[in-house]
Amino acid sequence: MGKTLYLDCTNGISGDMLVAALLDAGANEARLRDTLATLPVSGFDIRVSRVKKAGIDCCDFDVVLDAAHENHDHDMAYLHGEAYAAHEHEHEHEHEHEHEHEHEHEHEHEHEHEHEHEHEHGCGHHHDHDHGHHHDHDHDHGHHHHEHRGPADIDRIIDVAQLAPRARDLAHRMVDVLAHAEAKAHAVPLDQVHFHEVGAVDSIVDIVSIAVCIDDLDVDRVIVPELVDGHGAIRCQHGIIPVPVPATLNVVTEHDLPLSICEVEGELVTPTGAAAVAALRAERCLPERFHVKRVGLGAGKRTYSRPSLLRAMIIEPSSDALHDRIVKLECDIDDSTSEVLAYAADQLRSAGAREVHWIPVFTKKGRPAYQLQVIAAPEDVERMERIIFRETSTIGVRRSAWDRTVLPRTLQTVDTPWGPARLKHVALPDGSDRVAPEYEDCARIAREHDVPLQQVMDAVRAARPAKEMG
Ligand SMILES: O=C([S-])c1cc(C(=O)S)c[n+]([C@@H]2O[C@H](COP(=O)(O)O)[C@@H](O)[C@H]2O)c1
Ligand code: NI
Repeated sequence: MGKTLYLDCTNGISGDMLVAALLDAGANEARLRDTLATLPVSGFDIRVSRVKKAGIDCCDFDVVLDAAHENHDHDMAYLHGEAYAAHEHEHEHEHEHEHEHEHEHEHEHEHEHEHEHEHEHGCGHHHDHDHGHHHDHDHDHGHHHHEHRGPADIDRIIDVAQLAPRARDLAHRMVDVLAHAEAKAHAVPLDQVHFHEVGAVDSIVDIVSIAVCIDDLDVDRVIVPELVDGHGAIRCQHGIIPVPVPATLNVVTEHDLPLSICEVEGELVTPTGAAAVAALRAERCLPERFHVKRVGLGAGKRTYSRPSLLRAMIIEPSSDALHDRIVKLECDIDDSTSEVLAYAADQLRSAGAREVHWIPVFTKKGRPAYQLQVIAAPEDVERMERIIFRETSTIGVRRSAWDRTVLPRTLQTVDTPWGPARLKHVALPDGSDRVAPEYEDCARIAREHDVPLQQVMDAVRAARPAKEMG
């Protein structure tokens, strides 16, 4: 059985932070290096080392680029302006970069930029852009060479690399999530998306490394209760953009990821970090009690007031009675037809509602009406509400969260005269267990063999091995 990964993104998440945290949680570095060696991309090496973040020992994953591929992703003076960096890092090393950034872009392709020309930012960063015209993919930032790949280019790179099928799938999913987010941010069709930083070598290496490490750790379930981003603005190749940056915001919107904003002025959640969470199809709710089997700490490169570190935990939910949360959605409807009500219930059930009830009620105006009650997992609530608003005439939905105790259950397959069927075992708090034939299996057998349902259920119960009977 695969592992459950809990990502604590209280201090943000980026591609390199996630790779570092996964390596620290036990992903095999040698295997990662072997796979990266098959990427049809040049000009990079990786460095895995230990660093301290707020005095805490973390793993650092660094994609070391040659001079031609270097970018500014981790450069605080570039991201926030020299004044900011000088203020924040008086204790740190001298910055080697002069940050004149005469971005003399030799652009030819059609790409709309909204950069001010020759502007001096509040962050003290002189930025001499020459935009507003068509430019090509070869941005010449003085000594830097910026490749602007599209999603199809990155997909081709992923296809050439020697990846396990599960890793390849995940890498493609991340690119697809990012491509949709970029397409929306810049209002261009998917096949015309030009990634900037996200298309650069280090981001591709991050994406592939995340996929390889997830596969290596055999993670099949991911839990991310929330993404915490900062606020304000940062610089990227698009110019000065607000935080959460547009691509990140589009990922969390499209994939319904829970976001909160903290006091930090800066970007804690990058588009690649958010895309990984979306592509991993992370759930939101942690089991109330779990055992932590491994912890990995991944360092970020940027220096903010919150230490830039991501915690990855391999967890196992406790096997005794589980307490979790469930949400009840409720509304009264007095002006819809029975056809509409039945259709809404069908839609809610197919979308994963645990229960859907229509209860006859008398409303305050004395009208006979129906109360809709939907029981749903917390992560499904927004989806359920959208269906209720779309398919019924209600203009409001009440919501309450309930604590719930769930008894542990297991399924056992037993043989019957008509073939195998499952028997559900439920463990009671006093240590005894209770069994129940799985309805769906029994109903299928009853239909296929034209026998009474109750006869099939009796046979499934009787098929329980004698040594298990109390
Ligand atoms: O590369 C592109 S197109 C890009 C788009 C956006 C938008 O929000 S639109 C933002 N950024 C910034 O680049 C760096 C690197 O991102 P990674 O996800 O590769 O770490 C980051 O600061 C983004 O906000 C790039
Ligand atoms: Ni963009």
